Amino acid sequence: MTLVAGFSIAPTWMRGQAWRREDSRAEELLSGGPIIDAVVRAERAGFDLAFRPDALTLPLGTIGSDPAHLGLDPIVQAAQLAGATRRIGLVVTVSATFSEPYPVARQLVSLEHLAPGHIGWNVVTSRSGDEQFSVERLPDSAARWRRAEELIDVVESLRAGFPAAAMRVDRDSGVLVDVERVRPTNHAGENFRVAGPLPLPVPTPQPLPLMVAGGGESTIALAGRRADAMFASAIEIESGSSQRAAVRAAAKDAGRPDRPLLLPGLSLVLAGTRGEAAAIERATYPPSGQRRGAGPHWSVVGTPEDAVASIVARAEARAIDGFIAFPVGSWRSVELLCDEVMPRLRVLGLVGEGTPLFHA
Ligand SMILES: Cc1cc2nc3c(=O)[nH]c(=O)nc-3n(C[C@H](O)[C@H](O)[C@H](O)COP(=O)(O)O)c2cc1C
Repeated sequence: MTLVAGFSIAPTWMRGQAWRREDSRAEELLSGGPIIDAVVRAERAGFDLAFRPDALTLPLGTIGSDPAHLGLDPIVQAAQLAGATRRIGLVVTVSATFSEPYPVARQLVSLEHLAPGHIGWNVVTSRSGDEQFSVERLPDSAARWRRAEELIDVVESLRAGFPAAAMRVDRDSGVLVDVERVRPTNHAGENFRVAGPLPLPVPTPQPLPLMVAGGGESTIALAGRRADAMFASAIEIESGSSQRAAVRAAAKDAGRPDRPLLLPGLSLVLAGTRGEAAAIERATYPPSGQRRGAGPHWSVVGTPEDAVASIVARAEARAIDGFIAFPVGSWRSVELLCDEVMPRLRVLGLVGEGTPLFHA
């Protein structure tokens, strides 16, 4: 079994109180520098994808002492990362609740030109953020996921409408674009009316690798029908096993074998000894403070060997198809994850075969 190894670029290693460490590079957070360094390192270590969750709220109560919600726009950040990486997949989060499909498609296709075959998207439906979008009240989860599915349909229809083959650039005949090959979308649905075409051709004919993030019935149903992977919260092994069984059952009903892959978040506080890791965890999230780092996820506080053992146990229990690793506590967690955990997983044959998610 080969696992899909995802690396979170949230960047969780600065969160909580970790930004206060001398070596945190917190001043450079918005230059993108530390994140580029992390993703380049993750690419070298054999990670399949770099993943960026995203929320559109900035709680002032948190921001005074924790950079959890600060960061560049994910599309702009992915453009920067596309220039710095060669192989790793770049998965950007799109809130279907607060987005229109036309600009989303245009942004994603633009990214595809910068990193052909390496772009994926993670569709979320957001439990908050409505204050920013003239929305009276958030619709319930089922309605938000219906809108998400319609948005996915329209984005893929727009992508299919302007294939790269239509771009002729024939100087002799004067044909720049073969208009016959452009098929404008003509969508009118519950949430969107979109005509198209996009103002640029699409480099890859396949649909974009699609992740969805959630865990309720509507997420699972949509993931089964459409997604390549589901980003999930699975604190215990059993939660991973049952979510994996549920999405696979939904996919079977939709006639899709081997999809979607269940990728739970995995928070890792790593150090040379368990005692040291526990001390870093306490310093990052003092008992009095609320834990807001990598959220409610499967968590290992310990050595690289402990992380490997935990991943192996979940793989053997068929509770995961991969993981999204959140290195927490300090930059040392990034280093140990890339330089100690990944090589051990590779020796065990658990990572490194190349992800089935991306087309390049
Ligand atoms: C593991 C996980 C990660 C999520 N990540 C995001 C995110 O990055 N941004 C966001 O706006 N919503 C995020 N969500 C919210 C979901 O997209 C969704 O709105 C919510 O889970 C409700 O759907 P559900 O009842 O089917 O789980 C996440 C949810 C889960 C469970």
